[in-house]
Amino acid sequence: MKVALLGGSFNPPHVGHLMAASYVHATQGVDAVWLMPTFHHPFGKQLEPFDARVRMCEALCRETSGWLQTSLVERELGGGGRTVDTLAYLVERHPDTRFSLIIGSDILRDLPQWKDFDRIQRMAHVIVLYRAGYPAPDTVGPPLAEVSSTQVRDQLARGLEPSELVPSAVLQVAREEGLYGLRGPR
Ligand SMILES: Nc1ncnc2c1ncn2[C@@H]1O[C@H](COP(=O)(O)OP(=O)(O)OP(=O)(O)O)[C@@H](O)[C@H]1O
Ligand SMILES: O=C(O)c1ccc[n+]([C@@H]2O[C@H](COP(=O)([O-])O)[C@@H](O)[C@H]2O)c1
Repeated sequence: MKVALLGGSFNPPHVGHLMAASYVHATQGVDAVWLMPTFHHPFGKQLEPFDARVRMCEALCRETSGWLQTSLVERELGGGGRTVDTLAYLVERHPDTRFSLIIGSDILRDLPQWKDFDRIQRMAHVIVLYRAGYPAPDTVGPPLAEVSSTQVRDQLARGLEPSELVPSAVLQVAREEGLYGLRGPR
């Protein structure tokens, strides 16, 4: 079994995440992609509650035929949210699975602050996707969608409905959970 991991804040998940996961599933020979929502962000980012982000990730996964799943591993581990620790745990727990790790090219500038990125590379094949606006050497594939959770949160803060950037089922969960100033079921 080959699994590609897509870790993130998913605050909220958006069509860029779906496109990134679909691209990897369609071209990189993996059987599944696991979204790994961050429990504690290593750099202390303020996030909506974990359970609500998980619900939104699960709604995103339902847009696929089942190959996209949400992993609760970072809550299970509870620690500092360092990817090397998550990966080491997964590798030990799933001896028959080969893991790769997806990152967008915007992350490349942060890698010097990551814990043990060299060790990550020894445990997993790292797939660096070309995130639109962040050209870099050795990325895989065409530029992917110019969309971010920040842009989605900004639209919501201005009272706009980001229905072109966020799958409607994800927005529905955000409404039910009362996230980002949204209110009530529709
Ligand atoms: N549009 C996109 N194209 C390619 N990769 C993406 C895209 N959006 C997010 N990613 C990648 O998905 C992972 C998780 O991203 P994250 O959940 O932090 O979303 P974000 O849009 O970058 O959020 P924020 O704006 O809050 O920083 C990262 O590796 C990121 O590079
Ligand atoms: O391992 C680290 O040191 C590390 C430092 C910062 C971020 N990460 C991971 O990178 C992924 C994307 O993070 P972000 O900030 O873009 O949401 C997410 O899974 C984080 O846990 C990992």
